[in-house]
Amino acid sequence: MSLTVQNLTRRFGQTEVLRGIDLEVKSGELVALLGPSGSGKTTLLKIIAGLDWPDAGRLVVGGEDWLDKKAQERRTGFVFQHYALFPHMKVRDNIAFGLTVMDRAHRPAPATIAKKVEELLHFLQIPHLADRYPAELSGGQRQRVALGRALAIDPAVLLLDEPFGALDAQVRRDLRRWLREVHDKAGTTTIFVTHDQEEAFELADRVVVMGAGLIEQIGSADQIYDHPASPFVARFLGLTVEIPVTMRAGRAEAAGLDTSALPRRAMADGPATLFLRPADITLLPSPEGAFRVTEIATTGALLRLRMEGPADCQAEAELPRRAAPALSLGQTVTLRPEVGHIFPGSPTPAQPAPAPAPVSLIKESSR
Ligand SMILES: Nc1ncnc2c1ncn2[C@@H]1O[C@H](COP(=O)(O)OP(=O)(O)OP(=O)(O)O)[C@@H](O)[C@H]1O
Repeated sequence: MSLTVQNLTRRFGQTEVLRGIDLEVKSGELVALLGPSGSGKTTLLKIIAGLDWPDAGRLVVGGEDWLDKKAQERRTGFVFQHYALFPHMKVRDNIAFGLTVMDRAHRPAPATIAKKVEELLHFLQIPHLADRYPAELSGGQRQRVALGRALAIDPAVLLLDEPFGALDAQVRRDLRRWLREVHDKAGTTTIFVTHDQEEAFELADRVVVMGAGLIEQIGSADQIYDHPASPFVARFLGLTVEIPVTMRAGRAEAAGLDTSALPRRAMADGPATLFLRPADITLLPSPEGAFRVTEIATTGALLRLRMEGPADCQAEAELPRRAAPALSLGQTVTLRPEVGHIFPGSPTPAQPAPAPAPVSLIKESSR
């Protein structure tokens, strides 16, 4: 079913946690809410489920006003990061639970429930787990069962709150692919909360980037990656190098920067900030270079360098180690961004880029 959220606000005491959310989710779509901790993702999900209430705004699902309905009347399937399956119930009974507690008028006959559970076990590729107890399952298997339990009631909307957050990287990747397959076959309208960019991009039809109670951008993974709509989105997507530039005739100019690889922008002349990913910078060693290498670290495959430029500007670059030019500490370089994003205005007050996590690290001061 389609879902429409209009100008939704929610405040806890003095804190406005949702500050006017507008969102349209099409029937059968899988949308990821992506954002840092505290941006309001879970609050929005809880309001859709009927576990929390907004101060203002509208929530319409399948043409019905859901703010008029109690949680039990909404038919949402909810899976949390730590989903508490009933420990004393076998997997098949856990999956059947939502159906067995329906009121008499809607509850299917026991044989119909058993058939539905059997179908779901096969659909979710877990028939071999049917007679196990939750304690006999791995974390990934538990989340598959949790999804089965959420799907059993044929939800109008499926809500997943970091369902794979507690699992290790490989299991997460496997479950991600599995969930996409399940979603494509089941066709349930799904909202998936995560703070993991890769997970959101790989899974979702559209990604909704949230920051501090507002939607910063909505789009496909490629649209958001290639065209971040704001400095917030740029930073969140790893464009962590921020260099103050001056725009002149559509070109970004700054000491120590060779911007010849960047296309001209339709932007007014004046101060702006160039946002770069460390991997999108080519380093050109040069005695006239305005950036000085202050730190070199290696992860084996990659070389990570930190540099200091004019006016305390910090930059970080990441190059494949085998293809990197010979570089040493104290050396001066010119930075050539291959891809970058420019927003008007000066950078926010200097925030040091997080230190690289090296296998071996050479610091200027330790020489
Ligand atoms: N019941 C509550 N009472 C007071 N403040 C709350 C309550 N629930 C959430 N908040 C606050 O609202 C803000 C948004 O919380 P929310 O859980 O929606 O964020 P989130 O984006 O899901 O974060 P995370 O990724 O850490 O789960 C946070 O600052 C949180 O402390």
